[in-house]
Amino acid sequence: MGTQALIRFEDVEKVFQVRRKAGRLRRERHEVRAVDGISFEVPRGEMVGYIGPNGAGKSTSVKMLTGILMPSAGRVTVAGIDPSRERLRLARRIGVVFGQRTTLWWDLPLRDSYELVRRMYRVPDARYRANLDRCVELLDLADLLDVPVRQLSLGQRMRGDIAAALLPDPEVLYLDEPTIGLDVISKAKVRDFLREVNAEHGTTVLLTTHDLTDIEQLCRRVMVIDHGRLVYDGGLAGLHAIGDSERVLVVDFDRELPPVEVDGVRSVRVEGPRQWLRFPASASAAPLVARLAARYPLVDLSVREPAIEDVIGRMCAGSQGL
Ligand SMILES: Nc1ncnc2c1ncn2[C@@H]1O[C@H](COP(=O)(O)OP(=O)(O)OP(=O)(O)O)[C@@H](O)[C@H]1O
Repeated sequence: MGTQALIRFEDVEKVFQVRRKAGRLRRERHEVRAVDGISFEVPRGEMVGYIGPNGAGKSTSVKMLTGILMPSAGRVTVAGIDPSRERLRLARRIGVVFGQRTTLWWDLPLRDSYELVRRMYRVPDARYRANLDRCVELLDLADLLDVPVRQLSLGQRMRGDIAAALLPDPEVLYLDEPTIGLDVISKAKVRDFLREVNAEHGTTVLLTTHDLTDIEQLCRRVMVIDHGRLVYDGGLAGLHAIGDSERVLVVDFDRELPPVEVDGVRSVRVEGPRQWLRFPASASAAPLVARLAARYPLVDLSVREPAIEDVIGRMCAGSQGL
Protein backbone atom coordinates (compact mmCIF):
# COMPACT_ATOMS: atom_id res chain seq x y z
CA MET A 1 0.00 0.00 0.00
CA GLY A 2 2.93 2.38 0.70
CA THR A 3 1.66 5.92 1.08
CA GLN A 4 -1.75 5.04 -0.25
CA ALA A 5 -4.70 5.94 1.94
CA LEU A 6 -5.76 3.19 4.30
CA ILE A 7 -9.33 4.47 4.56
CA ARG A 8 -11.00 6.11 1.61
CA PHE A 9 -14.47 7.58 1.18
CA GLU A 10 -15.31 8.71 -2.36
CA ASP A 11 -18.56 10.68 -2.75
CA VAL A 12 -20.23 8.33 -0.32
CA GLU A 13 -23.97 8.53 0.24
CA LYS A 14 -26.30 6.52 2.41
CA VAL A 15 -30.00 7.05 2.03
CA PHE A 16 -32.54 5.28 4.26
CA GLN A 17 -36.12 4.83 3.15
CA VAL A 18 -38.39 5.29 6.12
CA ARG A 19 -42.17 5.21 6.42
CA ARG A 20 -43.79 7.61 8.74
CA LYS A 21 -47.35 8.11 9.83
CA ALA A 22 -49.30 10.71 7.85
CA GLY A 23 -52.80 10.56 9.22
CA ARG A 24 -54.68 7.70 10.83
CA LEU A 25 -53.99 4.98 8.30
CA ARG A 26 -51.70 6.52 5.75
CA ARG A 27 -47.96 5.94 5.80
CA GLU A 28 -45.71 8.23 3.82
CA ARG A 29 -42.43 7.09 2.33
CA HIS A 30 -39.66 9.45 3.03
CA GLU A 31 -35.88 9.53 2.57
CA VAL A 32 -33.24 10.19 5.20
CA ARG A 33 -29.91 11.16 3.69
CA ALA A 34 -27.76 10.02 6.63
CA VAL A 35 -24.53 10.48 4.63
CA ASP A 36 -24.82 12.98 1.83
CA GLY A 37 -21.71 12.93 -0.35
CA ILE A 38 -18.65 12.57 1.89
CA SER A 39 -15.08 12.20 0.59
CA PHE A 40 -11.90 11.85 2.61
CA GLU A 41 -8.74 9.81 2.92
CA VAL A 42 -6.95 8.66 6.03
CA PRO A 43 -3.32 7.60 5.58
CA ARG A 44 -1.92 4.67 7.52
CA GLY A 45 -0.91 5.53 11.08
CA GLU A 46 -3.09 8.59 11.51
CA MET A 47 -5.38 9.19 14.49
CA VAL A 48 -8.43 11.10 13.35
CA GLY A 49 -11.42 12.49 15.23
CA TYR A 50 -14.79 12.02 13.53
CA ILE A 51 -17.22 14.28 15.32
CA GLY A 52 -20.50 16.11 14.93
CA PRO A 53 -23.92 16.62 16.50
CA ASN A 54 -26.40 13.79 17.17
CA GLY A 55 -27.76 12.33 13.97
CA ALA A 56 -24.97 13.85 11.84
CA GLY A 57 -24.14 10.53 10.17
CA LYS A 58 -21.12 9.34 12.15
CA SER A 59 -22.35 5.86 13.08
CA THR A 60 -23.70 5.33 9.58
CA SER A 61 -20.23 6.14 8.22
CA VAL A 62 -18.56 3.72 10.61
CA LYS A 63 -21.08 1.00 9.71
CA MET A 64 -20.13 1.43 6.06
CA LEU A 65 -16.45 1.21 7.01
CA THR A 66 -17.01 -2.10 8.75
CA GLY A 67 -19.24 -3.45 5.97
CA ILE A 68 -22.43 -3.69 8.04
CA LEU A 69 -24.06 -1.19 5.66
CA MET A 70 -23.59 -0.76 1.94
CA PRO A 71 -23.35 2.78 0.55
CA SER A 72 -26.26 3.95 -1.63
CA ALA A 73 -23.72 5.69 -3.87
CA GLY A 74 -19.99 6.30 -3.99
CA ARG A 75 -17.19 4.04 -2.86
CA VAL A 76 -15.71 2.98 0.47
CA THR A 77 -12.31 1.30 0.64
CA VAL A 78 -10.42 0.08 3.71
CA ALA A 79 -6.96 -1.43 3.21
CA GLY A 80 -7.83 -1.86 -0.46
CA ILE A 81 -10.94 -3.85 0.40
CA ASP A 82 -14.59 -2.98 -0.28
CA PRO A 83 -16.00 -3.60 3.23
CA SER A 84 -19.54 -4.56 2.24
CA ARG A 85 -18.31 -7.11 -0.35
CA GLU A 86 -15.59 -8.72 1.74
CA ARG A 87 -16.71 -8.15 5.27
CA LEU A 88 -15.14 -11.28 6.71
CA ARG A 89 -11.77 -10.76 5.07
CA LEU A 90 -11.75 -7.23 6.41
CA ALA A 91 -12.90 -8.27 9.89
CA ARG A 92 -9.45 -9.69 10.63
CA ARG A 93 -7.84 -6.36 9.88
CA ILE A 94 -10.08 -3.97 11.77
CA GLY A 95 -10.94 -3.60 15.44
CA VAL A 96 -14.18 -2.01 16.57
CA VAL A 97 -15.03 -0.75 20.05
CA PHE A 98 -18.46 0.62 20.94
CA GLY A 99 -18.59 2.47 24.23
CA GLN A 100 -22.26 1.70 24.67
CA ARG A 101 -22.15 -2.05 24.19
CA THR A 102 -19.66 -4.82 24.63
CA THR A 103 -18.36 -7.29 22.08
CA LEU A 104 -17.26 -9.60 24.91
CA TRP A 105 -19.13 -12.66 26.15
CA TRP A 106 -21.22 -11.55 29.09
CA ASP A 107 -20.94 -14.71 31.22
CA LEU A 108 -17.31 -15.54 30.48
CA PRO A 109 -14.25 -14.27 32.30
CA LEU A 110 -12.17 -11.88 30.21
CA ARG A 111 -9.50 -14.53 29.77
CA ASP A 112 -11.96 -16.91 28.04
CA SER A 113 -13.34 -14.12 25.87
CA TYR A 114 -9.80 -13.38 24.70
CA GLU A 115 -9.21 -17.07 24.00
CA LEU A 116 -12.30 -17.07 21.76
CA VAL A 117 -11.04 -13.98 19.96
CA ARG A 118 -7.72 -15.75 19.41
CA ARG A 119 -9.44 -18.73 17.82
CA MET A 120 -11.94 -16.74 15.81
CA TYR A 121 -9.25 -14.61 14.21
CA ARG A 122 -6.61 -17.37 14.21
CA VAL A 123 -4.07 -15.13 15.94
CA PRO A 124 -0.66 -16.88 16.01
CA ASP A 125 0.31 -17.99 19.54
CA ALA A 126 3.39 -15.86 20.03
CA ARG A 127 1.71 -12.74 18.77
CA TYR A 128 -1.37 -13.39 20.88
CA ARG A 129 0.70 -13.77 24.01
CA ALA A 130 2.75 -10.65 23.33
CA ASN A 131 -0.36 -8.57 22.59
CA LEU A 132 -2.22 -9.89 25.61
CA ASP A 133 0.73 -9.20 27.92
CA ARG A 134 1.02 -5.66 26.65
CA CYS A 135 -2.72 -4.98 27.03
CA VAL A 136 -2.82 -6.53 30.50
CA GLU A 137 0.07 -4.36 31.61
CA LEU A 138 -0.94 -1.07 30.04
CA LEU A 139 -4.65 -1.38 30.68
CA ASP A 140 -4.23 -2.77 34.18
CA LEU A 141 -6.17 -5.95 33.50
CA ALA A 142 -4.18 -8.46 35.58
CA ASP A 143 -6.69 -8.66 38.43
CA LEU A 144 -9.65 -8.73 36.09
CA LEU A 145 -8.81 -11.63 33.79
CA ASP A 146 -10.77 -14.19 35.79
CA VAL A 147 -13.81 -12.00 36.42
CA PRO A 148 -16.93 -12.59 34.30
CA VAL A 149 -17.60 -9.62 32.05
CA ARG A 150 -21.01 -8.95 33.64
CA GLN A 151 -19.29 -8.27 36.98
CA LEU A 152 -16.93 -5.64 35.59
CA SER A 153 -17.50 -1.92 36.09
CA LEU A 154 -18.06 0.15 32.97
CA GLY A 155 -14.47 1.39 32.95
CA GLN A 156 -13.05 -2.10 33.48
CA ARG A 157 -15.31 -3.51 30.76
CA MET A 158 -14.25 -0.79 28.35
CA ARG A 159 -10.57 -1.54 28.93
CA GLY A 160 -11.40 -5.21 28.42
CA ASP A 161 -13.16 -4.41 25.15
CA ILE A 162 -10.28 -2.34 23.83
CA ALA A 163 -7.85 -5.18 24.56
CA ALA A 164 -10.13 -7.65 22.72
CA ALA A 165 -10.20 -5.39 19.67
CA LEU A 166 -6.41 -5.14 19.64
CA LEU A 167 -5.49 -8.80 20.18
CA PRO A 168 -5.64 -9.67 16.47
CA ASP A 169 -3.28 -6.74 15.67
CA PRO A 170 -5.72 -4.75 13.55
CA GLU A 171 -4.46 -2.16 11.09
CA VAL A 172 -7.44 0.07 11.79
CA LEU A 173 -9.29 0.69 15.03
CA TYR A 174 -12.72 2.32 15.07
CA LEU A 175 -13.63 3.67 18.46
CA ASP A 176 -17.16 4.85 19.09
CA GLU A 177 -17.36 6.83 22.35
CA PRO A 178 -14.52 4.90 24.03
CA THR A 179 -14.53 7.05 27.16
CA ILE A 180 -18.28 7.50 27.66
CA GLY A 181 -19.27 7.19 31.31
CA LEU A 182 -15.69 6.69 32.52
CA ASP A 183 -14.17 8.49 35.48
CA VAL A 184 -11.24 10.83 35.01
CA ILE A 185 -8.60 8.22 35.85
CA SER A 186 -10.04 5.57 33.54
CA LYS A 187 -10.33 8.12 30.74
CA ALA A 188 -6.67 9.03 31.14
CA LYS A 189 -5.69 5.34 31.12
CA VAL A 190 -7.60 4.66 27.93
CA ARG A 191 -6.19 7.74 26.21
CA ASP A 192 -2.59 6.92 27.22
CA PHE A 193 -3.02 3.41 25.93
CA LEU A 194 -4.46 4.50 22.58
CA ARG A 195 -1.63 6.97 22.12
CA GLU A 196 0.88 4.23 22.80
CA VAL A 197 -0.75 1.73 20.43
CA ASN A 198 -0.82 4.32 17.69
CA ALA A 199 2.80 5.37 18.24
CA GLU A 200 4.29 1.89 18.61
CA HIS A 201 2.25 -0.11 16.13
CA GLY A 202 1.21 2.61 13.72
CA THR A 203 -2.40 1.54 14.18
CA THR A 204 -4.72 3.86 12.30
CA VAL A 205 -7.48 5.15 14.58
CA LEU A 206 -10.83 6.69 13.74
CA LEU A 207 -12.37 8.12 16.87
CA THR A 208 -15.99 9.12 17.28
CA THR A 209 -16.72 10.90 20.53
CA HIS A 210 -18.76 13.60 22.17
CA ASP A 211 -15.94 14.18 24.65
CA LEU A 212 -13.79 16.69 22.85
CA THR A 213 -10.99 16.29 25.35
CA ASP A 214 -10.45 12.88 23.70
CA ILE A 215 -9.93 14.68 20.42
CA GLU A 216 -7.75 17.43 21.87
CA GLN A 217 -5.49 14.89 23.54
CA LEU A 218 -5.30 12.29 20.80
CA CYS A 219 -5.96 13.67 17.33
CA ARG A 220 -4.11 16.17 15.26
CA ARG A 221 -6.74 15.94 12.57
CA VAL A 222 -10.45 16.25 13.05
CA MET A 223 -13.35 15.80 10.65
CA VAL A 224 -16.62 17.47 11.54
CA ILE A 225 -19.82 15.96 10.12
CA ASP A 226 -23.11 17.81 10.03
CA HIS A 227 -26.30 16.70 8.27
CA GLY A 228 -24.41 13.97 6.44
CA ARG A 229 -21.78 16.31 5.06
CA LEU A 230 -18.15 16.94 5.89
CA VAL A 231 -18.08 20.55 7.09
CA TYR A 232 -14.48 20.61 8.30
CA ASP A 233 -11.37 18.48 7.78
CA GLY A 234 -8.13 19.74 9.30
CA GLY A 235 -6.24 20.57 12.48
CA LEU A 236 -7.75 21.72 15.74
CA ALA A 237 -6.13 25.14 15.44
CA GLY A 238 -7.78 25.70 12.08
CA LEU A 239 -11.09 24.78 13.60
CA HIS A 240 -10.79 27.68 16.01
CA ALA A 241 -9.85 30.02 13.19
CA ILE A 242 -12.80 29.24 10.93
CA GLY A 243 -15.18 28.93 13.85
CA ASP A 244 -14.64 32.68 14.26
CA SER A 245 -14.26 32.07 17.95
CA GLU A 246 -13.44 34.46 20.73
CA ARG A 247 -11.11 34.24 23.66
CA VAL A 248 -11.82 35.77 27.02
CA LEU A 249 -9.49 37.94 29.03
CA VAL A 250 -10.36 37.80 32.73
CA VAL A 251 -8.94 40.90 34.40
CA ASP A 252 -8.78 42.04 38.03
CA PHE A 253 -8.57 45.76 38.70
CA ASP A 254 -7.68 47.29 42.04
CA ARG A 255 -11.30 48.41 42.51
CA GLU A 256 -14.77 48.07 41.02
CA LEU A 257 -15.00 49.91 37.70
CA PRO A 258 -17.64 50.46 35.00
CA PRO A 259 -17.27 48.16 31.95
CA VAL A 260 -13.96 48.99 30.28
CA GLU A 261 -13.87 50.71 26.93
CA VAL A 262 -10.82 49.71 24.95
CA ASP A 263 -10.61 49.00 21.20
CA GLY A 264 -10.65 45.33 20.29
CA VAL A 265 -12.31 44.01 23.45
CA ARG A 266 -15.88 43.81 24.69
CA SER A 267 -16.68 43.69 28.39
CA VAL A 268 -19.26 40.95 28.80
CA ARG A 269 -19.43 40.55 32.57
CA VAL A 270 -18.52 42.61 35.65
CA GLU A 271 -18.25 41.14 39.14
CA GLY A 272 -16.76 43.53 41.69
CA PRO A 273 -13.24 44.42 40.56
CA ARG A 274 -13.21 41.51 38.04
CA GLN A 275 -14.27 41.83 34.40
CA TRP A 276 -14.58 39.38 31.52
CA LEU A 277 -13.46 40.81 28.18
CA ARG A 278 -14.06 39.04 24.88
CA PHE A 279 -11.74 39.44 21.91
CA PRO A 280 -11.28 37.56 18.60
CA ALA A 281 -9.29 34.31 19.02
CA SER A 282 -7.17 35.32 16.03
CA ALA A 283 -6.00 38.55 17.75
CA SER A 284 -2.87 38.65 19.87
CA ALA A 285 -3.52 39.26 23.57
CA ALA A 286 -0.32 41.22 24.32
CA PRO A 287 -1.22 44.57 22.67
CA LEU A 288 -4.69 44.41 24.22
CA VAL A 289 -3.20 43.91 27.65
CA ALA A 290 -0.79 46.81 27.04
CA ARG A 291 -3.69 49.11 26.08
CA LEU A 292 -5.66 48.04 29.13
CA ALA A 293 -2.73 48.47 31.49
CA ALA A 294 -2.09 51.98 30.16
CA ARG A 295 -5.60 53.13 31.06
CA TYR A 296 -6.74 51.00 33.97
CA PRO A 297 -5.30 49.90 37.35
CA LEU A 298 -4.65 46.30 36.35
CA VAL A 299 -3.76 43.85 39.15
CA ASP A 300 -4.04 40.42 37.56
CA LEU A 301 -5.23 38.72 34.38
CA SER A 302 -5.66 35.38 32.64
CA VAL A 303 -6.69 34.32 29.13
CA ARG A 304 -9.32 31.62 28.57
CA GLU A 305 -9.28 29.71 25.32
CA PRO A 306 -12.60 29.14 23.57
CA ALA A 307 -14.24 25.83 24.34
CA ILE A 308 -14.03 23.65 21.27
CA GLU A 309 -17.67 22.64 21.86
CA ASP A 310 -18.66 26.25 21.23
CA VAL A 311 -16.61 26.43 18.06
CA ILE A 312 -18.20 23.31 16.62
CA GLY A 313 -21.62 24.34 17.90
CA ARG A 314 -21.34 27.53 15.88
CA MET A 315 -20.08 25.64 12.84
CA CYS A 316 -23.05 23.28 12.95
CA ALA A 317 -25.48 26.09 13.82
CA GLY A 318 -29.08 24.97 13.82
CA SER A 319 -28.14 21.41 14.80
CA GLN A 320 -28.45 19.91 18.23
CA GLY A 321 -25.50 20.39 20.57
CA LEU A 322 -22.65 17.89 20.46
N1 LIG B 1 -31.36 2.13 9.87
C1 LIG B 1 -31.81 3.38 9.74
N2 LIG B 1 -33.00 3.63 9.17
C2 LIG B 1 -33.45 4.89 9.03
N3 LIG B 1 -32.76 5.99 9.41
C3 LIG B 1 -31.57 5.81 9.98
C4 LIG B 1 -31.02 4.49 10.19
N4 LIG B 1 -29.81 4.63 10.77
C5 LIG B 1 -29.61 5.96 10.94
N5 LIG B 1 -30.66 6.67 10.47
C6 LIG B 1 -30.78 8.14 10.45
O1 LIG B 1 -29.65 8.66 9.80
C7 LIG B 1 -29.21 9.86 10.43
C8 LIG B 1 -27.75 9.70 10.88
O2 LIG B 1 -27.68 8.78 11.96
P1 LIG B 1 -26.32 8.31 12.64
O3 LIG B 1 -26.67 7.25 13.63
O4 LIG B 1 -25.32 7.98 11.60
O5 LIG B 1 -25.86 9.64 13.40
P2 LIG B 1 -24.67 9.87 14.43
O6 LIG B 1 -23.88 11.00 13.88
O7 LIG B 1 -23.95 8.61 14.70
O8 LIG B 1 -25.44 10.36 15.73
P3 LIG B 1 -25.16 10.12 17.32
O9 LIG B 1 -24.11 11.10 17.70
O10 LIG B 1 -26.48 10.46 17.90
O11 LIG B 1 -24.77 8.68 17.49
C9 LIG B 1 -30.19 10.12 11.55
O12 LIG B 1 -31.16 11.01 11.08
C10 LIG B 1 -30.79 8.76 11.82
O13 LIG B 1 -32.10 8.88 12.31
